[in-house]
Amino acid sequence: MSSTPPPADRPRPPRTAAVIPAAGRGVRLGPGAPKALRVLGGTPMLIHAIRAMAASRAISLVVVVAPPDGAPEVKHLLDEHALPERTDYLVVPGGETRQESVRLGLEALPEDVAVVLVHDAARPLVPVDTVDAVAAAVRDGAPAVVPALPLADTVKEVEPAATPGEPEPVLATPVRARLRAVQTPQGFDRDTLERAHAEVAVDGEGATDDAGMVERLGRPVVVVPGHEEAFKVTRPLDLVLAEAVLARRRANDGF
Ligand SMILES: Nc1ccn([C@@H]2O[C@H](COP(=O)(O)OP(=O)(O)OP(=O)(O)O)[C@@H](O)[C@H]2O)c(=O)n1
Ligand SMILES: C[C@](O)(CO)[C@H](O)COP(=O)(O)O
Repeated sequence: MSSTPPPADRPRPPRTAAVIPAAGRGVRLGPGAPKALRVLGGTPMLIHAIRAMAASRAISLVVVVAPPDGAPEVKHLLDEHALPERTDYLVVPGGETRQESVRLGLEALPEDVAVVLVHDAARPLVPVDTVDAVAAAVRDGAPAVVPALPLADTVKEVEPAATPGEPEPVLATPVRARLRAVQTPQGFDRDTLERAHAEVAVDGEGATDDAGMVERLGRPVVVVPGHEEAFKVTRPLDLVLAEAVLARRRANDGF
């Protein structure tokens, strides 16, 4: 007669982890602290991003990729702020490009992680439903999943000017209905993402997103609906919008 093994001996199901690259300087936001450490509604942007990921029941580990010389400061920041206790947190130093920072975050993952969501610290207000939808699509079998929205503007492909401000010749106008503006978290089967980072070399500033590296491997990438509030804080006006969204949420929570 077989008996159910005690909980300690039962194999644990594979985990889903979030890697949050937060090592950027935030040059486009203007002078100040590294972008992830700048404050939004009184709380560092990075803490908002961590809470957004940890709010998902799917995520049991969050790996934060700190500025290269800022890991102790970021660890301290995490200790100072209330975060869900059922989630584990790790902090590792990042690299010179986003691609390198994500790779360093992947290297810190324990063996039992099978699904990875990569989420920009610069997208602090992503709703939990978007995080859940991405994680679910990967668990349902898609090797790579990106949330995205249709574009409001028409997009032109140009010959970039050698000198900023010079007129740029237009080369083409892609059909807008086929274009999507891609957000994060981007979700991956771990093996696929690790292979992409190991095999796809992108020179210069690196790959602008992780799914693009998976595409270069020839693996399928699918899009799920993104969310307007998952926008990336890049320029000063984005901070104004982020403060307004946060104020609206807090007002709604008050009722
Ligand atoms: N070397 C880098 C560069 C970027 N990032 C992270 O990647 C995300 C998206 O990058 P972006 O919005 O471009 O941030 P910055 O690189 O900080 O912005 P900028 O290009 O204006 O300096 C951010 O959470 C950023 O912290 C990172 O972890 N390591
Ligand atoms: C990953 C990303 O957020 C998807 O839109 C984006 O490509 C990051 O670009 P950045 O220039 O590093 O902010």
